[in-house]
Amino acid sequence: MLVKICGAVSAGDMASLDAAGADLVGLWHGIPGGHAELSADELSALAAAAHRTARLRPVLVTFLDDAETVHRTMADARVRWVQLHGYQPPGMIRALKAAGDLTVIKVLHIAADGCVERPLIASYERAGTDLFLLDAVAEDGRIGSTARQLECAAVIEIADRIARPFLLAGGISADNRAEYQAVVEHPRFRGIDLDTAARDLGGRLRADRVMAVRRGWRAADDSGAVI
Ligand SMILES: O=C(O)c1ccccc1N[C@@H]1O[C@H](COP(=O)(O)O)[C@@H](O)[C@H]1O
Repeated sequence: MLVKICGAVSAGDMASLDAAGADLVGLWHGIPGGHAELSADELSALAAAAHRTARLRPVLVTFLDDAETVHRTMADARVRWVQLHGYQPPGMIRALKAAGDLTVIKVLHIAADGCVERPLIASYERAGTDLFLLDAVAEDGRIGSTARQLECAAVIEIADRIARPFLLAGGISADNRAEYQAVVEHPRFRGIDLDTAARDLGGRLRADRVMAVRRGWRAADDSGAVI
């Protein structure tokens, strides 16, 4: 099972996540006003720091919706994974997949009345999405780091419709794995992604919090296979 932690901003964060055994680290670029937004140079430096660790893979997390810009940013920063966290259309994924050997994670946003992208799921798959990420939308429409948990049934309803593997996000913590037993057992479940529960009250990423979440979610015989 993969564990992805979002929003590293320093070499110290990278060292903490590596020590805590995280698999994927989200690096923000193109998240206007985001508390962990990185310049292109900072993105490159942190991606290089991730590559120097034993297991951390850097993932560009972005709201950007121009394939050429995203591809250039990834090439410059030597990042091969991207998480499209906005409402980017399927054509953007097709363009990114055609541009190079990239792993594309498309977020599916789940609101109180269902999955916003539901009519587009098949198009996202045909476009070449490698992995979906199921995340919550806040009551006011905010997306990303909502700390809002998804209902297990709502996750399963989408998991049963998709043909690609998925990660689960939205208020994941050390204590709530039991609420998602059916998700964990789903054949397309590949792991978890979190932000809020990995941080202390000052907003800093903490290795002990990440380790607690891993302990709470990871099976002892886990292979850590990717996709
Ligand atoms: O972490 C953020 O603030 C963020 C901002 C913009 C896009 C994505 C963001 N992170 C994603 O938020 C969820 C987890 O949030 P939480 O654990 O519920 O706080 C996850 O998908 C992150 O990749």
